[in-house]
Amino acid sequence: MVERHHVDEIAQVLDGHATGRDSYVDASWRRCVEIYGMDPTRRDPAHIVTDAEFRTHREQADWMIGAARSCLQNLFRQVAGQNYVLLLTDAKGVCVDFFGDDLFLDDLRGAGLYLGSNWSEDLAGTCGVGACIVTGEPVTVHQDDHFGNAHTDLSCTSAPIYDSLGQLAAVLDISLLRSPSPKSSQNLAMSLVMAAARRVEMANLMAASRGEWVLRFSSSPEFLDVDPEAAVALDGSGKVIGATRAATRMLSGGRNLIGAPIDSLLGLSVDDLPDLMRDRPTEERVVALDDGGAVFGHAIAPQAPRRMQKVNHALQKRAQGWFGGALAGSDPTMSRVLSQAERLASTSVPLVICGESGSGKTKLARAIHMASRRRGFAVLDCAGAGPEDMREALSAQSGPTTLLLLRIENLSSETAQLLPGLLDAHPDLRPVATSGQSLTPGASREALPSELLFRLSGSVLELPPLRERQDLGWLIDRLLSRRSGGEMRLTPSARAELMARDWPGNLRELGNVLDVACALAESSVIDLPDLPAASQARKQEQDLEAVLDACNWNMARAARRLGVNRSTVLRRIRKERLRAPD
Ligand SMILES: Nc1ncnc2c1ncn2[C@@H]1O[C@H](COP(=O)(O)OP(=O)(O)OP(=O)(O)O)[C@@H](O)[C@H]1O
Repeated sequence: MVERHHVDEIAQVLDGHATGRDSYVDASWRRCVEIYGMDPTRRDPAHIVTDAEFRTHREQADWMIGAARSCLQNLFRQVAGQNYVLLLTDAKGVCVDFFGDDLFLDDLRGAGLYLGSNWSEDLAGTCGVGACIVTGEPVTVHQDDHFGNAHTDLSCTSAPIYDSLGQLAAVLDISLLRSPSPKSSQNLAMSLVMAAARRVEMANLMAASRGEWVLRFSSSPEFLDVDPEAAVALDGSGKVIGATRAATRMLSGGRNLIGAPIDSLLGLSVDDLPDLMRDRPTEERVVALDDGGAVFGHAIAPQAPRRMQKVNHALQKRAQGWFGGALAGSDPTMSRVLSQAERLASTSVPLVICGESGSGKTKLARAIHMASRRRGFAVLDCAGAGPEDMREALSAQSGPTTLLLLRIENLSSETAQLLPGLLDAHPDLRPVATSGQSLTPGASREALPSELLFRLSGSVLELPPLRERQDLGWLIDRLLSRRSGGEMRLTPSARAELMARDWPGNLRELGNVLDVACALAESSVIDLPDLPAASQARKQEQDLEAVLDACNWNMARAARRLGVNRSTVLRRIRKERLRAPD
């Protein structure tokens, strides 16, 4: 009886009569007859893909299954005991993940509510998943909304899940084998499935955009940080490179947002993003929409290093403690050097730390001393240290002591000759020397007596220059936070500018630039005009004589201006054979 009535109703729709069904149901019925050539009186069994096909579908949807799983588990917990079953299908309609009550597994399998069933409309007729794929919208296909007679007991509510580029990626479906008669009984199921789809899209966007700015939105300040409604990912220039479906609706009425500059969509530019970060009260983070409305915004800064490379996590883990967390982010060369330093720290092996000026040699030497647990610490700047200074410095020490020799290439030949003998006479001293010259075999360097070199270089640690490090972003954040106690932050353009510079003066130059920027910035946000020009710093370094003249040949002042230390200035004066005017 019901079947006859169902077939008659479909015939009425085909004749163009309104039957009171939702328009997407009418449209789907028409497609079933006119395009797929289906017969509503047939009770076709569920369409199950072969094992091999299922494996392929599952492999391709692997990332989506991972992203959706915890959300599906939560949703299933919410509807537990109400006989709902949850299906995640791929964009072709094949069920690749499933949550249902074990008690009804046989019934669910029989009805096609199980892994591997294909719910595309051209095979299964009008159904939740199929109609959702065709319309791209959430739908409820309730009981005899279904086209085929085999499915008219089911109630299926489905919501689409889009990837961050706006392509349909999956469908989340919540179904009942048997349900109360009114379709409105599924309104709550519809809210739940739409909220879950939104959260899965959000999780996907966040996972895919760790290295980018993400701007999240909520219409209520209370939920902004905990359960935002929509999000976009932005590149450094402020162009949208990813968006959730809700963001597409909110910002452009559903038109694809990819490639659109954020200032064409909202009353803000990319440089305003730091103002929307979490440490500002939520109520103050208001973003004006194009239509005159407003929402609350939460900006999340990029988290990944600028160039992705496989990092040896075992090495990184070993270089924690005194070394890892304070000295480097994710840079493979630094991880290797710090791991060696950590293992050598507690030994008595004499060390030489090489690297360009300002690359952090002294800082590393101090970390090695701290980790060595030696009590005494003596520092000697080799530039200008005569034999007497050396003798005095060494004999003033007692007990296990680290002797930090800064810039051994600056030792006078007289002192260099004397040093091996002095060290032999003080076996408690562990020399740790820094050098601006590479000691790797074949590297050109100014002559140091080979006896001294053997005596000092039990092991050589080579620090990479800043321009070769992959943790520049981490260093910028660390140095800035140390200078401002976490108060100051950079606009994306200022950050991009710093990331693009060469840093001939290495960490010291970076530190100086941030000092200037902090001083010049008028608020807690550092923008492009607050940064000293890069070319100026480089030119100054090249034009040593001009800087010395400008500083009245005051070495300390010239060193500060050039972003190097005093001994580097002295060495370059010698090398370039410069002389102060009489
Ligand atoms: N990991 C780090 N985090 C923060 N600041 C750092 C770090 N490494 C080095 N610095 C800072 O960078 C500056 C230069 O470092 P350091 O003096 O260790 O360099 P250097 O290689 O010994 O220089 P030079 O050869 O010119 O003597 C210092 O102000 C130091 O505090």
